[in-house]
Amino acid sequence: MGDTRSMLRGLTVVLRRPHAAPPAAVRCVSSGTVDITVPLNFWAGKRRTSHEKGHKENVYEPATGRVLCHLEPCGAVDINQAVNAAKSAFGHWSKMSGMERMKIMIEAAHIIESRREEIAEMEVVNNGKSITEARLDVDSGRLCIEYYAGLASTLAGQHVQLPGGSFAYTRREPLGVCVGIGAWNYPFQIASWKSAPALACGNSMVFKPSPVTPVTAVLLAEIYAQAGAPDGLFNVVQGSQETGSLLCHHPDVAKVSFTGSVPTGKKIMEMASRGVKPVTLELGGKSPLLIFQDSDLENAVRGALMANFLSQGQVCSNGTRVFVQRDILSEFVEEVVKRTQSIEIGDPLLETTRMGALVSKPHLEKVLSFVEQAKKEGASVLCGGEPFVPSDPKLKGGYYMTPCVLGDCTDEMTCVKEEIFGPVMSVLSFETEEEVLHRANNTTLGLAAGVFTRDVRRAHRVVEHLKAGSCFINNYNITPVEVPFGGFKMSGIGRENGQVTIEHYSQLKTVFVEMGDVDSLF
Ligand SMILES: NC(=O)c1ccc[n+]([C@@H]2O[C@H](COP(=O)([O-])OP(=O)(O)OC[C@H]3O[C@@H](n4cnc5c(N)ncnc54)[C@H](O)[C@@H]3O)[C@@H](O)[C@H]2O)c1
Repeated sequence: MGDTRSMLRGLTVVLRRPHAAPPAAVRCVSSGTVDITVPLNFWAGKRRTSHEKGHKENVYEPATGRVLCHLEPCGAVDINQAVNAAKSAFGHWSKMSGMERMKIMIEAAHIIESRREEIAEMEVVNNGKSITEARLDVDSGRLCIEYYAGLASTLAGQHVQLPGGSFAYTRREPLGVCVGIGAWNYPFQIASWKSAPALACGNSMVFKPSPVTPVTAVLLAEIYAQAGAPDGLFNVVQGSQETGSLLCHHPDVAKVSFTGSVPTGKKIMEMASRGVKPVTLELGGKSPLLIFQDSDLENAVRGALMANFLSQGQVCSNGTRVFVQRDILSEFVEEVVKRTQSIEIGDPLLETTRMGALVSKPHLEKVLSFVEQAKKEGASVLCGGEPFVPSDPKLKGGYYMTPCVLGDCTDEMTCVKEEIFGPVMSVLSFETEEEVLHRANNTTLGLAAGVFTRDVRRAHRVVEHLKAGSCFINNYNITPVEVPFGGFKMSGIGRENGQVTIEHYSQLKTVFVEMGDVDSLF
């Protein structure tokens, strides 16, 4: 973000003021000791309990397996209240200038910076990822808000000169109340990536986090409110598919932005289509990583680890099909296995931990069953793929596994065809560029892809042919907020981040201005 970010940071110094401590939602922050008792819904400027009494869902702490809090799913009354609050905030927010919106968003970014550790800790407690990664997620959310704050005042139309002095101009206008629905792997970051462009364009938002990770989106809601956003600008409603579908069907909702699996994405599109509402869909992947024999091996190995093991492998863009050119296969595999085995697994709140717990028990079981299936289909487990029990007694009920590298994989195996969404890398060998391109593209998904080579011509030739929304040359899983992110094929529709996302959260109005007389045909 370079100069722009320094410029924004300079401005925030002027805006900085001391911030009150957040409400006491937790007793203390170490694994196994956090209890969350405050309501996790937030609309019209306040935390709220659901009107739906009686039904509560357990939310677990992945590091220990204990219950962290109870979720009250929102029903129709709650959704109506949240959408009404968002509608009323929209009336005010959409009339503000981009500069005015920018100031509030920058203030929110500042508060995030000052509460970075607290937000990151809550993310760890609720999601199970390491504190090191959680801090980077919070930073990414903040940077996204800063980036779109910077763009808020640049939204503009076009002037078109027409015959006889007449002219037309276009106005870029917000859509209205936008709905965001998030997945559980990057809870705070997803809420930030969706709200930042939406708010910058003058929309308001009702956001539904995953019921598995309800804790941190509401912190973002508090932060926007504390930064000076009008009540109802960014609201959080908790719940599962019933709550999500109430949001998608609501007649006052103008757009749905969804991050999650392909099957749910299809349902969202179907529901939105009934109201002819635009959708952004950020869906699953089964991305290829191509490692040619002329690669810098050290960087290729590092890239493969980054492509597979961030967030316990629960990353949509992961390059889980690692195609290695045959001549360097054994050398590459030896090094990857050695480093995978040395990944520190354990308490995600410890600084030394590099891999925490998977998000839930059923998910851990699903990932382990993929490893079993791979064995049955003829893959060899080169390392990992087993449940892991840390020595610390308080972590014994946590959802840990050893990161896994599968060798002798073939294109027909389930582990190579399906998204596992866990720390499981499948290694495949190839001979020629043409062959590997065909195999890499032979999937219905197309979120990301990567290539490691020292040959600059090959690198660009290969990415030109890869059918994926985000391609990496000599790196992997880098997501600067300044560049668009999104999928080809069944991996999604639309983009998040970058300038283009402004188009997904706004609409063009054309205004024709007659400077002469009406030339009527009648
Ligand atoms: N492309 C991306 O940017 C991206 C990022 C993160 C995760 N993902 C994908 O997300 C998936 C994992 O996340 P998940 O298990 O939370 O996905 P999911 O599809 O099960 O759930 C995602 C969200 O949709 C909600 N939902 C479920 N059914 C719904 C319905 N019928 N109507 C409305 N809302 C509904 C859930 O409550 C949750 O909030 C993986 O496939 C992963 O690749 C994609």
